[in-house]
Amino acid sequence: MSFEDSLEQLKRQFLHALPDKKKQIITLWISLRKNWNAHMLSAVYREVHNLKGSSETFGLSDTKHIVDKLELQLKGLLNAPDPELHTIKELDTLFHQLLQNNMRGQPSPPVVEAQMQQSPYKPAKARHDHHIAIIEDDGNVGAMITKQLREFGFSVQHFLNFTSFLVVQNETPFDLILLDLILPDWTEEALFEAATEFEKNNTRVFVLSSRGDFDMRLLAIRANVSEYFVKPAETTLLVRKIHQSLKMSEKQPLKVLLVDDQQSMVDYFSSLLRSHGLIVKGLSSAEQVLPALEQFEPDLFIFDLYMPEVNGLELAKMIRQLDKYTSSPILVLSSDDTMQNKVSIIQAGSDDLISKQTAPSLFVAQVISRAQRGHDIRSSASRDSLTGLLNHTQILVTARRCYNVARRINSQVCIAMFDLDHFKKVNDTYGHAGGDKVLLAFAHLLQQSLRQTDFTGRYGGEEFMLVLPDMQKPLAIAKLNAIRESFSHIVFVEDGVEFKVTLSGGLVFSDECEEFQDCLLLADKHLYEAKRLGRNQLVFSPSGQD
Ligand SMILES: Nc1nc2c(ncn2[C@@H]2O[C@H](COP(=O)(O)OP(=O)(O)OP(=O)(O)O)[C@@H](O)[C@H]2O)c(=O)[nH]1
Repeated sequence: MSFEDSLEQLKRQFLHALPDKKKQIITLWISLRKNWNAHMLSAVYREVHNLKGSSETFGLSDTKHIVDKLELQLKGLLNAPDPELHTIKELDTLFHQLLQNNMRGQPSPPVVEAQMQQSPYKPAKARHDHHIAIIEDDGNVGAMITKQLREFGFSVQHFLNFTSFLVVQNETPFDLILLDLILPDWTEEALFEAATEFEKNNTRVFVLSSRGDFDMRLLAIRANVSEYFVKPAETTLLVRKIHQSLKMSEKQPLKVLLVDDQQSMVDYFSSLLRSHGLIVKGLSSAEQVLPALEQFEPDLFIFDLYMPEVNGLELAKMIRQLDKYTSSPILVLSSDDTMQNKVSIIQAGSDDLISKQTAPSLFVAQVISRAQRGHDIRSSASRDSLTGLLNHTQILVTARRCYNVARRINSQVCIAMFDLDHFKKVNDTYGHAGGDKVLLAFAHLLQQSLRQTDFTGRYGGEEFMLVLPDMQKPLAIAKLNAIRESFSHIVFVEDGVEFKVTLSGGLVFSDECEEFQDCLLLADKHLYEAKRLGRNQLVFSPSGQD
């Protein structure tokens, strides 16, 4: 169902329930008139306030007009012990108008804007689905780069001229092009023009040039190319840039937890955000928030300001007290977005107040930018700064969680400990920076080679932990062995000197150990054995070959 359809459906449901809702509020008002008390007054006020929010959201301008006045009058009474008679009469008139307005009040058309159709989050491609073209007329150079990039798990095709590349590109566009600027069949100017078009159409262009002068670089900047390399391009740097560039277009879907005591509002805002690719957990009771956090880790919280059992600010403070969410962005949703209210909400520790009347596109833009920030903060706290892989704590937590799930549902998870061989010698010979480059290259190789459902972490200096859930033993062994093999073929260059590095690994499968801790010990034991047997190999229990 499209977003407009589901919005229409929500609106129809709301309009269907509206007459009863109004009668319910008026019944409450009549009871209050008979027995004036603060508790009943605040209940009437809350119902009117909620109706105001919904009528704004669904564009019921007539209803909103009356409810605005009602809310203002009732608000003025909240702190007054006894209302004046003329105030009661004015309220009677307004409630009467509200009832009369039942059938007349036709909704104004929903605000659905063109850009609401477009989700900024394209579904992420599987890593090996990224296709890279190299257009390089020097056969040896092209073949060498192709070979190196394939070692990192990229799908690469080499073309000796631009025309043959275009034939393939027109059929199945590449995600990224490495473009030599001196080609036999096209001029530099024409190539830059083509590069501009590719970049416009979301195909990244990296220039490979023998010239690194200002004029040439300026032409490249004006053609909007993503990166510029002077030949010979260093493979590890090239890989890092490719990885960064391709990752930019496969952002993770952002997760939002939204709480509003009115189910119609939860449905409306959830539907709006979901239509833009966000994952939303909508709750109509504040008490459901803490249990929900056990399963759902949001990048952003959105709380309604006025709710019966707890207000949005109290809920925001509660969330901030949870260690994991201390820095998470929190937005408070309200119909009352006066400057004074905004200031007090920000002072109380929330990030901002967002009006229920905000145009959908602006609402979505605000939510996405804050959720993205929340996502970045949470992910940088859980990642190793050099490699970008999960840090020691996070990979351990993840491995334990996957182990527990596998045991519970009777599936299989493979946990592998990888350690680079003779790494001290690499550092001693090529310097710490040279060693860092190797670590980074290995991290890219892992990210490139594994599924998006696998996990990779930097366990210690040159030690890595891999977690492959739901994968049969022979397949896991073959996959990890292929990574070991590919890594051993990567040629590193430091000060003009070429060298290679190998790795050893210990593998364990969840059905081989009764406790998670036993798995770790066994993986370590296998790793030690791989080193003892001469390195550059993987060791696993004989049953691992089943
Ligand atoms: N460049 C770099 N080196 C690191 C980093 N963290 C740890 N190391 C180095 O990794 C090396 C690990 O050396 P050892 O534990 O002796 O092991 P090894 O030389 O790899 O020998 P084997 O594991 O037995 O094959 C040490 O020299 C550490 O300084 C890092 O972040 N960057």
